[in-house]
Amino acid sequence: MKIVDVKLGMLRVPLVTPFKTALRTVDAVEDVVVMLETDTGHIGYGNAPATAVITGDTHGSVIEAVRTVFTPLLLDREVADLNRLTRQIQGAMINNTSAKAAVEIALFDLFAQSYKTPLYRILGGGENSLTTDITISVDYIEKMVADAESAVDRGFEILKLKVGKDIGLDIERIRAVYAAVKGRALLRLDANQGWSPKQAVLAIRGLEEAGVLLELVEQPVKANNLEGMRYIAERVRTPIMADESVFGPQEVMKVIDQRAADIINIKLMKTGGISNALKIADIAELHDVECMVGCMLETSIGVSAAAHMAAAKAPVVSKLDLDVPSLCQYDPIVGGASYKDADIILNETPGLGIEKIEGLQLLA
Ligand SMILES: C[C@H](N)C(=O)N[C@@H](CCC(=O)O)C(=O)O
Ligand SMILES: [Mg+2]
Repeated sequence: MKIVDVKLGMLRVPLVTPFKTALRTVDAVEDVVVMLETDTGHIGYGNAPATAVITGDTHGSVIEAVRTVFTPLLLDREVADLNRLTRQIQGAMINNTSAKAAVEIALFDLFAQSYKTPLYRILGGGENSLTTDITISVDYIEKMVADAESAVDRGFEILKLKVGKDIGLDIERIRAVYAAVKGRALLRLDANQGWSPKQAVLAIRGLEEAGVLLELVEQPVKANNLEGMRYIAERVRTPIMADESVFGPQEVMKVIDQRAADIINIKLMKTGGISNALKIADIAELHDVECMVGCMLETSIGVSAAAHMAAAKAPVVSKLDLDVPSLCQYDPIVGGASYKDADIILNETPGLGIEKIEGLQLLA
């Protein structure tokens, strides 16, 4: 199976409610979609969102990278040469992790299709049924409480509260949501780098002393402040998770070495795709460090690729934050994994199992 064409498209899906974090507010998912076509008539799909505040990637940078760097590298190449291809994709340019991820996801999709096997089975197998949390955007307190209650009514048992805008108000937000859903849902927090190390310790200790049980706190301080992450991790009982602080395997080794976090959030858009995500899970497993598999605000192409990878890497991947299909007004991807509130069922069809994409705007 040889790659004979690389096509690009744009896909936009409106959200049910605006997605608000300490870093940005958006009201739709908008991705560059990569399609790798083969001489056998197969298509491998990948996607890349423009999460410039985290990865530095924009739609323009993704399109340019795919066109000028990855397309020449992929054309006329055998899909069966997967490992050599992924090494070349990773080495062809620095950064640009979302573009690399889109291309790698499409390539792994084709690789699994070439064996007529679902992606998670090609990656080593596992359970085809997974459970995700859902994100509650940072907002005024009554809205967060209402969103949390409606998520619990939909069956979500883990809520990821976005905080990091204002520490005083954040504590009120957390206490209010905790009181509203106590005993019905577990809370994890994501400050998206919005706190200082001292603020984080005071806030988390205060919540611990007040009996507010938190599963974990994700990325409390700036991505590059590993000392700050360690400062917090050493002073609180609640586990601290690194998200923006870790992109590839090198950063994971540094975080583990410096004891800067208890848990690692693996996202394909940070790792540059599946090959590095697998390495990170293996490194973490060797060091007895748990992982979560998360996603950016991206379409279910990438979310599904992450879910397949997560299934194959259980139990070191013990947590999921793959909620975007539940945040969207509809899913334009036909075929593939299915999403129903907290439940994700992986496809048993080859690769990612994508049959078609509705509303895709092909780029010339
Ligand atoms: C969508 C997911 N639940 C999430 O919160 N992901 C990121 C932020 C993604 C974005 O801004 O697109 C995270 O920080 O964990
Ligand atoms: Mg995060």
